[in-house]
Amino acid sequence: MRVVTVPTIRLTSSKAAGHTFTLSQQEDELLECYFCHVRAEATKGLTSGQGRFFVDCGGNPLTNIYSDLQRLRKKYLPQEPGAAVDETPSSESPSTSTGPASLPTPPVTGDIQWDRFLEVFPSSLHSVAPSKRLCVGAGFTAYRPLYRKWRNVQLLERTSYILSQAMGRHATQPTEEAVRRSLTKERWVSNTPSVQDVVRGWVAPLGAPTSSQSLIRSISEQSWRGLAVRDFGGEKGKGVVATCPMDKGDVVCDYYGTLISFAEGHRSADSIYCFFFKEFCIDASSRCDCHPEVETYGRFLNHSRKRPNLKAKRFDLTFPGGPRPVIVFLTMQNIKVGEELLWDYGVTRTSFGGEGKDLAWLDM
Ligand SMILES: C[S@@+](CC[C@H](N)C(=O)[O-])C[C@H]1O[C@@H](n2cnc3c(N)ncnc32)[C@H](O)[C@@H]1O
Repeated sequence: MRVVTVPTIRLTSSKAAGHTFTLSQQEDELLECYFCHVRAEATKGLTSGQGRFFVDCGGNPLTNIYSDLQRLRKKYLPQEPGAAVDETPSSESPSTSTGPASLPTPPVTGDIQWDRFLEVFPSSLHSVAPSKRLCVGAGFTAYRPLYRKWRNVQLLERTSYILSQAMGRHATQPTEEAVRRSLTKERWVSNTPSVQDVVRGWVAPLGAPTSSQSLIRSISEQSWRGLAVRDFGGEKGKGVVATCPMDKGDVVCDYYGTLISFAEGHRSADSIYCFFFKEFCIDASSRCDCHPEVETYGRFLNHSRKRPNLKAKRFDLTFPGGPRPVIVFLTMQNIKVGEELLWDYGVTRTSFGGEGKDLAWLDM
């Protein structure tokens, strides 16, 4: 990318379409280096200009330019000591600065903020939660939700770790005594899971480790097969049907979405796509950033109390980004091609609340 003479970039695709910004010489050189060396293979056949801005290792344009720009900047540009991270979303107007930090401050979405927070305060088994002073000092003025999420992530990691230490042979449920012993060894002074939470967090293992790996891959890539979304019309709307025969016990798909706390889920305006379980909720209200072009199936599965053919099961899996619980749908019987896949939402007229009282389909 040669932008030395007119070092201005206007984004024409992606979420940031319409934004323009000016590059300093240093940034220009950085991008030149990125395309000629870091992504040299992927950009070989491309012409300069449109389509050459941030591509993945396969040469495909990335959709979250701001987030990648941030990462690239952080990785390769020297940081000014003590420079605070600006949390203010940028406006539509072009940046006119040509100084060493002239790349625009991106519109900071929750995910980007969270990524940044984790970069500054990595969460691990033994790391100590950042103090208010450290959070604010690093530029996270609205640090509370990030801090809470950080603690939740660590708590999950600690819970999984203690489970792995305390589980019986053949991955059987650990006793309270075994959990207590494992917890005592760690000497964590805060954000420690309770003995009961660890015991309750145990879930039956999903076969051999290779099947856990393939499950993680299918979830990450959303590469479920044998499913199609069908519009049934009327009140029911869309649903999912099988496009190949399935055997009892097969894994169908997961309930893909954003993992949020139970309380956050209840505050969500569009909660028909929220899956609540214990202290968590998976929010599938909108298409996710990581698979914007994919219709994820879990959110379209309809309810049946009388003839469900799927059951939802929780698994705790360790993804490359860390451990997290997932909800996976398994078949309860053999399924024929064209059959609608249904699970029992587990709600009643009274528990569904309000309008739920008049919903005939809840009893079907
Ligand atoms: C998770 S969504 C399922 C997908 C939804 N049908 C759609 O088109 O987006 C849950 C909503 O689907 C509808 N629904 C689910 N099961 C149903 C059923 N058996 N009969 C009628 N409507 C149903 C209800 O409106 C419910 O709030």
